[in-house]
Amino acid sequence: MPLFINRDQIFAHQVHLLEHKLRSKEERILELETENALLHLRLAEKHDLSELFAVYVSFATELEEQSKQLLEKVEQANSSLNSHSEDGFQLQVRVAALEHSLEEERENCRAERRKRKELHNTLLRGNIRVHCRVRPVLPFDQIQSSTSGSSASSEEVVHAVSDDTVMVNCVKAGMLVQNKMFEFEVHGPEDSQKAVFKEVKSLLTSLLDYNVCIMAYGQTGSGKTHTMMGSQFLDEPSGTQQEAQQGIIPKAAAELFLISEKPAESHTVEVSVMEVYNNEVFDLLARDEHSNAAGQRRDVITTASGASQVPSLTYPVSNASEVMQIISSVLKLRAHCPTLVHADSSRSHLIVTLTVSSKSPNAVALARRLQSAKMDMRRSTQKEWWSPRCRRANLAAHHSADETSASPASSPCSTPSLSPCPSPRNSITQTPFRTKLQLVDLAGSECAGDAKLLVMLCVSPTQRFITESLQSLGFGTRARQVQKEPPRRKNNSLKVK
Ligand SMILES: Nc1ncnc2c1ncn2[C@@H]1O[C@H](COP(=O)(O)OP(=O)(O)OP(=O)(O)O)[C@@H](O)[C@H]1O
Repeated sequence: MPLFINRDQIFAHQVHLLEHKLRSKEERILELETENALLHLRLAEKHDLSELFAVYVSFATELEEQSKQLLEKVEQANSSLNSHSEDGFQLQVRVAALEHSLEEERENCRAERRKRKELHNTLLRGNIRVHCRVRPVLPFDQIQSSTSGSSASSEEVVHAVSDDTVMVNCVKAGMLVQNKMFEFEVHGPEDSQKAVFKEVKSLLTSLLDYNVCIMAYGQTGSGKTHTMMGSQFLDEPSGTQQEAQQGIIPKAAAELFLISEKPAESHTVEVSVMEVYNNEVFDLLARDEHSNAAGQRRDVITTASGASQVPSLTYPVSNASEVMQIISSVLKLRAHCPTLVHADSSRSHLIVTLTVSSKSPNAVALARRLQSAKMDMRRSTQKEWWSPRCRRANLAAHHSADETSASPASSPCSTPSLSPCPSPRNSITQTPFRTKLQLVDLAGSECAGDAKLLVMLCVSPTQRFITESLQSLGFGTRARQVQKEPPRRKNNSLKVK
């Protein structure tokens, strides 16, 4: 392109020169005319008109010749200028074609990425999917960095470079920047709640066949509550929230009632809300003797099959807004305490479980659970819990069919783990789990075996939290490598008693 402009300029310059020459010739003509007039005078003096005429004619011929030549040159310059414009037009057409094919390549690339993602989710990995959400730099990041006195700490170092790669700029004093790359399904700072849920939604279609667990993991202030509940949820006493603000739990609840067609006729849905605080489990739906909501401590019990369960209270619900009203009514019971990072930090792990039970007349006592957990990195000390727990949960999955078939077919409490008062008919051994409690004992079979698990890593983007962010990303990388047994569908036809 720059070459084209130069050539244009050259031709314009040539035209300018030729015009200049033309002007000088015109001046010359004027001079000659003056001279001619003088000659006329002389001729008049000498009476030699014929000689004067001959000179005049020769000058005129010469001038005519020169003018012709000049005109030819101007025409040549004009035509070459036009041919250049045609070249420019051709170039523009080529550029447009190249841009078009580039866009096509981009689209191909996006399609390949989508295929790669699907392959990752279905073939290459176990049934643990790991997503990572990098939150935007927020005003409180600036305030914190000004109080900590370091100008670098609010610098953005965690970047969502594509929809499957997170890059962390690791800078050590006096050393070159080292970029660390992590591969997950990535949601960047600009991604809306809707966009995040769109990627999670596909998991929920499995809900009627498998247990599904969605777990947010990250340090304080990294956006777990924002992602799971939505930021304005706690400010809304009725549990109502603008759709655009809703996090995964309200959206998943709505989706659940959509996918389980006519749920009131074919299924019952129950909700339970628990928190794990200081290694103890509290049932947030429990009520005191005056029927006031009061979180009650519950024991983790171990079934004969080795699964850990908590007999928490459940409430039947018939639509998503009921679910959210129940959750919002008990959230104020949660332990809250400001941290250096986050003024309204919830100090516990929160577990919301939706249990879908079949009411089929064929006595298929099918119960499926959608469990959503919010898990703080600092308070989940047993980081490598995946491997041993997965083995144990697989065992539990083998036995879960027996447990389910032992329950009454139409009972919504067909999963003993969630019934308020475990029935003596079921096979739970009432052994309180006395050893140090980990969140995974609660999540138990919901997280492993035949369950589908999605871990949503929540990451702060700034330099100040780079250590915690790297720890979370490392945790996600390990989780992603866990190979569990492929999910097995329940064989419903075998369970009639
Ligand atoms: N993706 C996001 N977009 C906009 N704001 C966000 C995002 N993620 C988090 N925030 C905001 O950052 C603040 C902290 O987020 P949040 O409460 O979700 O953190 P948390 O991980 O749940 O913290 P804690 O574990 O201490 O409770 C909130 O004010 C929230 O609104």
